[in-house]
Amino acid sequence: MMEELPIEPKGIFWQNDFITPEHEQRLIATFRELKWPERPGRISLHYGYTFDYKTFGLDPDIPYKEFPEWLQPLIPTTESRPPEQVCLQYYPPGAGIPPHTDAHMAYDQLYALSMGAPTIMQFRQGEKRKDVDLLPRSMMQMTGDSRLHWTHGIKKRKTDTLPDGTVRPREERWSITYRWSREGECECGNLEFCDVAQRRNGVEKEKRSVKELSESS
Ligand SMILES: O=C(O)CCC(=O)C(=O)O
Ligand SMILES: [Fe+2]
Repeated sequence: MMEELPIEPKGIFWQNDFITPEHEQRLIATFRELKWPERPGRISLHYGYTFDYKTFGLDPDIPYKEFPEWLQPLIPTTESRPPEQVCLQYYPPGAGIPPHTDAHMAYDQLYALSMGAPTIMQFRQGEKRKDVDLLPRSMMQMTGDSRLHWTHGIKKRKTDTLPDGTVRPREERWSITYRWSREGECECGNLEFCDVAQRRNGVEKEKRSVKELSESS
């Protein structure tokens, strides 16, 4: 069962042991056999619709890819339909992902399953920081504040220092991120993080400057 973590940011739901260690080992063996892009750092493979790194939404030009057999039992069943977009990601030791908020315009629900080595994910808002240890086999859902009003990222570094001072080397990690398309527009209005709010604000600014121009001429 997914349970909310009692921390700030609010809205992180969590389930330990979403899969068994044996299942995890079989999956990792399967992942190693896949054909991956050949480049250093974090690499990903896409299922369902393809993530578009230009728009941060779904790529309209790439046809839908059926979920492979290994993926089917890993799809969260807590939403009313399967996700439109799934990314399998591989993080070599030390790799990270820059702090970001997943696009509000394109996506609604967001889940991530961790496999392999644990890593620290850092949530940030202004001066606030919160580290969350992404344990292997755990499923995380980001909703509310954690999804919309904080960024999350994984630092590019060779070790993580745990709250008790233990220095833990980074090892290979895999994650599966699941994204559900948003129906309707995000109404959160956060100009710092929301691409819908930014677009609307841009449109407003444009209208204003056209008006100012026409009035000043
Ligand atoms: O690897 C993860 O667990 C999360 C990655 C992430 O934040 C993303 O793909 O948007
Ligand atoms: Fe993300």
